[in-house]
This record gives sequence, structure tokens and C-alpha cells, in this order.
Amino acid sequence: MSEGYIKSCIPRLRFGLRLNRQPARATPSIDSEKASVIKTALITGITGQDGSYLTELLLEKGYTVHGLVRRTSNTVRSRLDPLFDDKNVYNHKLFLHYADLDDATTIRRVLVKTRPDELYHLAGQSHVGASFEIPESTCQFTAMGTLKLLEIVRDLEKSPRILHISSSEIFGRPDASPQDERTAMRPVTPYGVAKAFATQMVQVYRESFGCFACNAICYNHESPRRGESFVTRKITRAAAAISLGLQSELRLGALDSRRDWGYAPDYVRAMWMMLQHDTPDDYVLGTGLTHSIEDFLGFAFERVGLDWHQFVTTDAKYMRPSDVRDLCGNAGKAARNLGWKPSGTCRDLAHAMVDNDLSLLKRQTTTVR
Ligand SMILES: C[C@H]1O[C@H](OP(=O)(O)OP(=O)(O)OC[C@H]2O[C@@H](n3cnc4c(=O)[nH]c(N)nc43)[C@H](O)[C@@H]2O)[C@@H](O)[C@@H](O)C1=O
Repeated sequence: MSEGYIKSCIPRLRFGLRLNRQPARATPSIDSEKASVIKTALITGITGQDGSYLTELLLEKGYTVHGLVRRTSNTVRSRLDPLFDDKNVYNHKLFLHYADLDDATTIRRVLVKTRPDELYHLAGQSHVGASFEIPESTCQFTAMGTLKLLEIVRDLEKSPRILHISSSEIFGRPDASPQDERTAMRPVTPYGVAKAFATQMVQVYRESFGCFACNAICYNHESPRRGESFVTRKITRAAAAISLGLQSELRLGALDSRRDWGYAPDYVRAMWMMLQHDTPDDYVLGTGLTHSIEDFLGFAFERVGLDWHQFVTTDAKYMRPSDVRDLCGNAGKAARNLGWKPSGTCRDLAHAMVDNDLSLLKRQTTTVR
């Protein structure tokens, strides 16, 4: 299946507005670095929120970027559309390859063919709530998929540096707050267990086989490109739709959960910085501040001049059998070693997401008429 064929299947959809923010400053030694030789990166999960921001970052830095794409009948890859539309980028600096995470032979072939300097492993089943419904496939992709990738890399003649996207879900109900890299893993969800397995495997391959392998232990990170089933985007889309008269209510699960919500492009920048460092290591990436779902509702609905209490009802369907309640990340090590800092506030983020959803919905309704 050629890359040109993949491209021809992709409808031309516009993706959301960018957040109008300045990226946080980092130490010049790492962040301002441009590759002196042209580097090649391979990204699993390239079509997701993080994959699309990372692709843009790496292309800006002069990389050649290869992405692995799952073969499904759904060929919408709207987050990458602006890059596909640029004839100097697609099939020149950016290439896609079909490979599922459990298809080791195909992944091996792509790795041998593309010989990447850096491998960013972002793919997996990322919905924590869904992991209770599909625990086996969650572990298959998220846990075993990572192990298979590490096994392939271990055997390669030229091993790339590896970045694995881990998650604050590994901490579950921790005994310390905020959490850092030394906090014990106590996951309470199938997703958290799968991520804990993958995170520890990355550590084993680093310590036992000498792989340059790092874990980015990411707390929640959002953007206008966030998938619509995650709570932030579900809320901002609903606030926009209700204000336009397109929706009348919003059904949610637990409203008292708290999350450490940051801005996704900051987190992919940290991932890149981790692979430019002299030594491989694990880093917690978070803002150090938490807000409840109710706080986020307040931020989103204030943007459209509405009171969320009038529209939100709780629905047992969205409650999880077990949920992490209040995770907060201490990113002090990333600040010290990489010069990384998150940017903006949760309120800014919610407002920008609502603005983006308003534009998208207005465009859609105009098109339909
Ligand atoms: C770090 C971590 O971050 C993400 O996982 P998450 O924190 O589960 O994110 P979420 O947006 O699905 O839920 C946040 C909270 O919001 C509550 N909540 C209430 N009502 C609804 C609701 O209606 N939908 C959803 N999805 N959540 C709801 C829900 O019970 C939970 O307490 C993923 O990126 C994951 O890949 C990852 O690694």
C-alpha cells in the first residue's frame, strides 16, 4: 500500500485554530537547537493530538518525519491536513506508513527502511474510561505494543533514541502530592496498569540493554485538537453548541475529580528536549496546579456568558468503576535538567478551546445551509 494511496483517501478537512500563546522559554542549549545534520524521526500515533503537534515541531526543526498509521476504514486525519496540503512537505519531509502496534514484522520493516534517529512512541488506547470496557485490547496495544517495539529496537543495527509517552495514571492513588519521578506506581485502572507495565519496561531496556529510552510521564494535556470524548473537549464543544442553540444539555460523570491540565504543544516540546539530552531519563510533565471538572465547566461556560449549572446533568454512564481523583505533577526535574516550563493557565486553555469550537460549529452550520 503506497503512501500516495494513503493520502488520496484522506478527505480535506480543516482542523482547529491554534491557541494564540507564546511557547514557554527554555534553556537555549536545548530548546533553540536546530539539527546540525538532518535527523529522521518515526512517530507512532502521528494522527493524534500529540502526534500532530510533534510532527509540526520536528518539521520546523528540519527533521524528516515518518509516521505509523493504523489501517482502518476511517481515513480522516484532519489534524495533519494543513501538512498534507503543503506540497513541499507531504512525501518530501513527511511520510506515512501503515502498521498496527501488534504488527511486529511491519514495524520492523519500517524501522529498517527509515533508520530513524529518534522514535517517539505515542500510540496506544488512550481513553481511561474505555479501558474498563476493553481491558484486554488496552493492554495489548499500550503494554505489549510497547514491549514489542522495544524488542525490535533492541535488535536493530542502528538503534534510535526512544521516547515513550507514559501517564500520570501510573500513580493511581499515590501516597504523595505532588508526584515526581520517585513516586511509587499504584495504578487503579486497566489503562494505568498497562502504562505502568510499559513505563517499567522502558526502564528495564534502558538499564539492562543500554537503550537510550525515556518516559515522559505526562499529566493531562489538552488543546483545540483534543479528541471529543475527553472531558475538556466534551465540555468546550457543549458550551459552544449550547450558546449557538445547537444543544440543550450536557451529560457528564464525576464532577468532583481534579486534574492537572496543561497545554499539549508544551508537552511535545518537552518530549523532544528529552531526546536531545546527554542521558536518557524519565521526566514528570505537569503544571503543578489542579482544577476540578466544575472549575473547568465554569471557565468554559463563562466564555459564552452562560451558567453551566443550568445545562449539566450527571449520568451514571460516564462514571468509572474506579477513578483517580486528584493527581498533581511536580515537573521540577524537567525544569532543572531541560529548562522546560509549561505555559498559560487552565482558564486560558478552556477559553481558547471554546473559541475554536465556536468557529468550527459556525463553519459547519454555514456549510449545511
Ligand atoms: C493523563 C491521562 O489523561 C487523560 O485521562 P483522563 O484523566 O481519564 O481524562 P478524561 O478527560 O477522560 O477524564 C478526566 C476526568 O473527568 C471525569 N469525567 C466526568 N465526566 C466525564 C465524561 O463525560 N467523559 C470523560 N471522558 N470524563 C469525564 C473522569 O471521570 C475523569 O475523572 C488521557 O489523556 C489519558 O490517556 C492519560 O494518560
